[in-house]
Amino acid sequence: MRQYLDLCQRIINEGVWVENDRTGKRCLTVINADLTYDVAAGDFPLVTTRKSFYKSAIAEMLGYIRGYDNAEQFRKIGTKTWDANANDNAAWLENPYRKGTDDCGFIYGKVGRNFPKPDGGSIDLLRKIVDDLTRGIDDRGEIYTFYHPGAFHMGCLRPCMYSHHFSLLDDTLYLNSTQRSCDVPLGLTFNMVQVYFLLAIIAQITGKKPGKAYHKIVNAHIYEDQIELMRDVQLTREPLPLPTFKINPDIKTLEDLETWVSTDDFEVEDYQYHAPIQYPFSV
Ligand SMILES: Nc1nc(=O)c2c([nH]1)NC[C@@H]1CN(c3ccc(C(=O)N[C@@H](CCC(=O)O)C(=O)O)cc3)CN21
Ligand SMILES: O=c1ccn([C@H]2C[C@H](O)[C@@H](COP(=O)(O)O)O2)c(=O)[nH]1
Repeated sequence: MRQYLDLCQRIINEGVWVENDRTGKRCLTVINADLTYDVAAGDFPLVTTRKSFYKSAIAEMLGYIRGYDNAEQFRKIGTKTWDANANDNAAWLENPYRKGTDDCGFIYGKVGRNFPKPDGGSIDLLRKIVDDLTRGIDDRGEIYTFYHPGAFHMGCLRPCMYSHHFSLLDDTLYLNSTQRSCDVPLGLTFNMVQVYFLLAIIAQITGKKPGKAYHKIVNAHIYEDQIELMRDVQLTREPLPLPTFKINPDIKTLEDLETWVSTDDFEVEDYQYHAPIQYPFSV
């Protein structure tokens, strides 16, 4: 929690104003932040200085694991986070690849689970990683990536947290996640939970012990219409003790995650938080 607040304060103190054409808003921006989550110790990185809707974050990641490409699929498992990008983004609405209401196109897990091969066909990157790790194999390239520049024109948004690289040391699993662009007040509160969750759940289904997750952020920003709430409200609050995160032990395989698992299989206990803050969202 401290590392999150330190990053917010650093943006307020040292950030540089950058124009953003896509949203038409300016962002106070810093380059590079490295966050670490000790999953072995159970340090669940949930924001306490405002209420976090963490179930949405977990639903989003579950959707990326399942290869979803439609906002309705995301809504059905508990998150509305893709509604605006699928249906309110002018450039995407005019895009000939858009298949109708709620379509997000070729994004995130849809890419990662069907990564096109230049010589034809596609690779299911996650299946390969889970199979390798289960057998104790780390080929130094266990990378679940959503980044395919040749397909950006076929989706509503380029992936922000675009790469998850797993590593094994003996029986301990590590994760390095990389994010190119980060909406610190809104997106990051979800992304921190997602990185922790991804390491914890992949460790569980591959029979490994979770170690640490390292989260690299390149462009970390606060939109101009979020600054006041961050500086004058959220950053004046004292962080509260962290909650604990529990995963249903019956989740044992990738197929479980693809079929019956829901956000009810994940519980946060003893979550203490300050009052909600509604930050403006930029499409
Ligand atoms: N500008 C922007 N920021 C983002 O963080 C973001 C995007 N766009 N586009 C793609 C996804 C969608 N994400 C989102 C979208 C909405 C919320 C949001 O409104 N969160 C509120 C309420 C969440 C709820 O009620 O479920 C929050 O207070 O956290 C968060 C992340 C993260 N990503
Ligand atoms: O998981 C996510 C997804 C998106 N974001 C934020 C980061 C940016 O503010 C926008 C994406 O805009 P680009 O112009 O494509 O960079 O969404 C996030 O923080 N986390």
